[in-house]
Amino acid sequence: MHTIALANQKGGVGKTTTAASLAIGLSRQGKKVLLVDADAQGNLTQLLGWEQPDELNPTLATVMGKIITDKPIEPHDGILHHQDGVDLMPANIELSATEVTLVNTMSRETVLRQYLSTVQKDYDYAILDCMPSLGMLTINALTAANTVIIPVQAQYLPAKGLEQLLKTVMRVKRQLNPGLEIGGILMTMVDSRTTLSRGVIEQIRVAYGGRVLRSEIPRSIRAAEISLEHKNIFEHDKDGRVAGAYESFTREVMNLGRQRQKHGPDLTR
Ligand SMILES: Nc1ncnc2c1ncn2[C@@H]1O[C@H](COP(=O)(O)OP(=O)(O)OP(=O)(O)O)[C@@H](O)[C@H]1O
Ligand SMILES: [Mg+2]
Repeated sequence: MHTIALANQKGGVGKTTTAASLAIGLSRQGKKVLLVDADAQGNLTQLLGWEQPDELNPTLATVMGKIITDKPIEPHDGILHHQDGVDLMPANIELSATEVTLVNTMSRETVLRQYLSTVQKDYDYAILDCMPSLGMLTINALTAANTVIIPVQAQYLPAKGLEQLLKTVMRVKRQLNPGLEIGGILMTMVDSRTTLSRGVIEQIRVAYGGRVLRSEIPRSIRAAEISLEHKNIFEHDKDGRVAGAYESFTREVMNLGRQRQKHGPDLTR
């Protein structure tokens, strides 16, 4: 199983939209995909149509809680099946309590990794949608991941935030997860008509060169609508620019996976 975390502590950069679209994109290529909502806001869970997750349905907080307290988890406990062919481990506000509990937990950085090891034989990919912070849950996601992809909004220069995130990624790689690789920076909400957008992309390409992915996600109301209307971008924007961009991004991600299998994790990056 190739585990990919979408992380950026800056809010509203397109992490959740990208997580859902990548997962559906991979599923359309015949891959088995588990989406993990690792954000107590539960935006990914809502985007996929579970506005009010059934209170009795276990969530990520439930299964992480069981691992923390050394209780057994049933295989597939809480996993929801979505009509677009992806599976989802949902989240709700309870996950913020889990984050607090983690601080005093033994092996606190590896709880999510332990959870994913119980389902890894059933999936080709796990896609982790991180919250906008560099707290314990994001550290858990980075510790569980093989690859981190960093969505960056093309309207703002991320300046210090991106440096801080890259430092955290390298620290996790050194101390907890040597196999972690930076899959790349994904430019989102690109408005190619504005010089602002192009300027930001150019500066990021100068600063981070080969780390910036070739695919760029255009800014479009179509993308914004999928979270409100629980739509799948490939159907909502059929033959459109956003669907095309997410399709090309999906292919780029599958190539990252192939390189990983061929050469093993690149420990120098
Ligand atoms: N390509 C796009 N064009 C226009 N709007 C977009 C695009 N991608 C996402 N959006 C919208 O921007 C907002 C933020 O996107 P999203 O929720 O995916 O970001 P996020 O990084 O997950 O946010 P948070 O940090 O709060 O978790 C949402 O309202 C979403 O619908
Ligand atoms: Mg989000």
